[in-house]
Amino acid sequence: MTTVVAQGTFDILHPGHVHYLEEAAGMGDELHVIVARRENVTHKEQPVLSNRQRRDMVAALAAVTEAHVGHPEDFFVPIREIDPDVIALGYDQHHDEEKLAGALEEAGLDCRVERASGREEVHDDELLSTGKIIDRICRERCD
Ligand SMILES: Cc1cc2nc3c(=O)[nH]c(=O)nc-3n(C[C@H](O)[C@H](O)[C@H](O)COP(=O)(O)O)c2cc1C
Ligand SMILES: Nc1ncnc2c1ncn2[C@@H]1O[C@H](COP(=O)(O)OP(=O)(O)OP(=O)(O)O)[C@@H](O)[C@H]1O
Repeated sequence: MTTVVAQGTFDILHPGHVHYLEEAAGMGDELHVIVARRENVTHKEQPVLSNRQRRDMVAALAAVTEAHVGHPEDFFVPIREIDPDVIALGYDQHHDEEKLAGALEEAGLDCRVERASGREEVHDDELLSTGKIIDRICRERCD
């Protein structure tokens, strides 16, 4: 049984998220997703939707075995609980693969790190980013 972990913010789901989670699920038998806590999203605008709502929407996707709200401080707490064989990083995530692999090894966790691919725009007018969806809402629905 190969357990995979994916993680991210997942604020307003779109086909790019589905692509990432389906690819991550294909790396093993079970996919657990750690949803970042709002206060830990510091590299961009904080999510509009609550921790719980984002977790519940991710959990509803067919590729996902279980979704978890992340730990407030120590990112290795959920990792130790889930005990994955693979951590799948998203195509544009800022985490360094080698640094993460080194930190896992130091923590005594036997887990490899993979990088998922990005989804190209397949259909006309696809918005494959939560930020772009919010920008369009602001442009078209707000004064
Ligand atoms: C292995 C790993 C474990 C993580 N665990 C948590 C966690 O427990 N709690 C949390 O708030 N964020 C956690 N994160 C951070 C976020 O999921 C994510 O890296 C970031 O904040 C948002 O990424 P995004 O912009 O791609 O959505 C973890 C990240 C990694 C790589
Ligand atoms: N177009 C895409 N193709 C593949 N993976 C994606 C795509 N968009 C997001 N992801 C992945 O989904 C996970 C969660 O991403 P995140 O919640 O940051 O979405 P986002 O739409 O990129 O957000 P924002 O637009 O606010 O930066 C990350 O691992 C990210 O790499």
